[in-house]
Amino acid sequence: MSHVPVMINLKDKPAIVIGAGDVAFRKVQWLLEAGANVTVIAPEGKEELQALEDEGRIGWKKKCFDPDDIWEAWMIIAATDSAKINREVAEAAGFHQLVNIVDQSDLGNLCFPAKLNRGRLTLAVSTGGASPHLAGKIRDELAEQFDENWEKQLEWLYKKRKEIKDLEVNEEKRKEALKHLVDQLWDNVTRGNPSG
Ligand SMILES: C[C@@]1(CC(=O)O)c2cc3[nH]c(cc4nc(cc5[nH]c(cc(n2)[C@H]1CCC(=O)O)[C@@](C)(CC(=O)O)[C@@H]5CCC(=O)O)C(CC(=O)O)=C4CCC(=O)O)c(CCC(=O)O)c3CC(=O)O
Ligand SMILES: NC(=O)C1=CN([C@@H]2O[C@H](COP(=O)(O)OP(=O)(O)OC[C@H]3O[C@@H](n4cnc5c(N)ncnc54)[C@H](O)[C@@H]3O)[C@@H](O)[C@H]2O)C=CC1
Repeated sequence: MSHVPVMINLKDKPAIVIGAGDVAFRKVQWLLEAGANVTVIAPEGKEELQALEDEGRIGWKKKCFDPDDIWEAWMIIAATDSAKINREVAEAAGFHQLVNIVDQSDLGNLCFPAKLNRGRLTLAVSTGGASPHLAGKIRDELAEQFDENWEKQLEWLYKKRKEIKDLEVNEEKRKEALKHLVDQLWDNVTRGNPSG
């Protein structure tokens, strides 16, 4: 059985991370990039997380996990170094909450891929738990093929596609124009000739 890959909009949504070590910090960065409202629960942890709290970018409850900590969360990430505590987080979560357990992913319903952002383009690679390190390697390989230039290309495509969608032409013509647009972008990119 495989997972469903989706893009989740977390803007202003409460996300709770239990643990404040390296793994928690990496996940907090993802959540902040997504505009989530992040709270960390851990008695102690990384200086980088302390800096984020000092800047008012995250909340941090300096305490051990308690099931009452997560009732309001949209997304929960259990990232402590204790398999027992991480399991307790999974058990305390409601069936309607999104839960990632960093050391026992089967206990949760969410799994993070290795990702690459080029503006509107997101590439995400998952190996289904086989090897996160391999997922990162494949992502790095893709990063060479899909270089920084793609951000500009995607902006160009986004604008052009909008223009075409607003044109008053028949459906066939519109489809053809949209397809032509992508062919044009592909040509530009493979010839290293940026548009826009
Ligand atoms: C199941 C999953 C759950 C989840 O966290 O969502 C999970 C689980 C575990 N990871 C472990 C170890 C490591 N994870 C990383 C790094 C990443 N891990 C990520 C995702 C996932 N990790 C999900 C599956 C993704 C998939 O299936 O492909 C990435 C992609 C995304 C992110 O977390 O940001 C990020 C890529 C970094 C990048 O962007 O390059 C490194 C560092 C490295 O590889 O350099 C190591 C050490 C090396 C190694 O072990 O490979 C361990 C063993 C822990 C132990 O032994 O104590 C477990 C537990 C287990 O084995 O199940
Ligand atoms: N999914 C992934 O990407 C990866 C997962 N892992 C797993 O992640 C776990 C965490 O790794 P690190 O961040 O390196 O650990 P770490 O040791 O740096 O941090 C652990 C954190 O958990 C906190 N903690 C401990 N007990 C707690 C409790 N009862 N309540 C709240 N917080 C508590 C500690 O205060 C600390 O902040 C590892 O045990 C490992 O199994 C490791 C590498 C990658």
